[in-house]
Amino acid sequence: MPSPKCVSPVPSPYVHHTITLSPTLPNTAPTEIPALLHPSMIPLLPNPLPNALPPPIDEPFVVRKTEDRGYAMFASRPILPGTLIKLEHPIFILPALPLEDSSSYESYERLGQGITESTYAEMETMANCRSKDECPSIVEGVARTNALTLGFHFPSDSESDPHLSKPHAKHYGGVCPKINRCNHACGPNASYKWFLPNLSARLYALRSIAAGEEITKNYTDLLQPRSTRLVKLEGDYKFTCDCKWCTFADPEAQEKSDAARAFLGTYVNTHPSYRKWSMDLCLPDTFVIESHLAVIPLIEKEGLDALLPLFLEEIMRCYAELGDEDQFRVYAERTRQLVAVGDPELAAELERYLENPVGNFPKWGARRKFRESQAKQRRVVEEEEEDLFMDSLFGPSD
Ligand SMILES: C[S@@+](CC[C@H](N)C(=O)[O-])C[C@H]1O[C@@H](n2cnc3c(N)ncnc32)[C@H](O)[C@@H]1O
Repeated sequence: MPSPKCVSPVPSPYVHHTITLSPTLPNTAPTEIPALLHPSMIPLLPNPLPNALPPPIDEPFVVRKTEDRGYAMFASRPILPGTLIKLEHPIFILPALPLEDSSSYESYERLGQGITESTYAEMETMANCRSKDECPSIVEGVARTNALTLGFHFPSDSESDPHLSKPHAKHYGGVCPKINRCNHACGPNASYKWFLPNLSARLYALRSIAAGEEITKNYTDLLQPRSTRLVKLEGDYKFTCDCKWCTFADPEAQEKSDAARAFLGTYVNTHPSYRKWSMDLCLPDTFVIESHLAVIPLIEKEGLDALLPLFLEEIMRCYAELGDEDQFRVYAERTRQLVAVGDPELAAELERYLENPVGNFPKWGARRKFRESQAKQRRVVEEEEEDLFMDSLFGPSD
């Protein structure tokens, strides 16, 4: 969570607040998360929040020091696409906007004082790419290098608040000592999602990850060309990305990768959609399916697997309307697996469809039925035309 550069610092309306999560196991202490929040948020947070997380067991990763990129997260066994890798509460939460007042150093430090000694010691080992001049407090430096952006929902009347109407004022960051060990790659194999009801971040696999492989996530807009990505990563995180999508030996290969990403950026916004196809019976039956199937290899080549569920889901819905149960099951199952952690509501919907596609998918086979009735009508018209023609040759039959 780099500090937003387009916004000048604002007077700080923030207050310290401890978010308490009730324990799931008996006789254990509640989890306390120190936070710096806008006062209007506090009444919106249930306190204590339910469901602190159970202690982690048998996690599929290890964190270890590397030679050239600090600590990193590695798979300790093969990880399947869509699998949950780590579920974690933030150790503290702070606003994306920098604090302006003269006591900002103390405000950040106070967040550090609200965590346990062992958590503080772990936090001190996390990357801090900010100089003392930029961020005099280690808490702020670690947060600006690591925090995962968190968007809270504010009440609609918050728009009239002069602070909350500023850009980025509704954004916060949460520091997660394990998930934050993921280094960046321009074709990452993992992603994360906040789950606000119990204030946890979930890291999950975007594709298969082999045992020993580094687990990476994305720190910047991956649809931008390499040169833009490098400048942004250097500016915000002070490193030069040397992932395979930034270090092609052949300049032509680099150009192709940049062009592929630009194309995918346009495709995401302008692709032929299932919704339009579903309502436009003049479009060929395989219009969306063929278009998406042509793009998927490019997505995979660029390592942009986070885009896959969008297109796999649309292909699945097309096959459902075409009444092709075998193909429907292939794409529904693949999508369900990929979104299990990132979009559990969609995963549950797909599970219901998979239990009984014909009964549970609302427009099951609709396009196929329409095509069949079209063909039947065409046959009737052809038969009538044939009869008229025969009548014209031999006179009407009785
Ligand atoms: C969120 S932290 C990642 C974990 C960090 N390596 C650590 O030791 O805690 C971000 C910092 O990790 C390093 N980093 C992340 N991705 C990198 C990469 N692809 N190459 C080199 N350094 C990287 C940079 O120093 C960056 O500021």
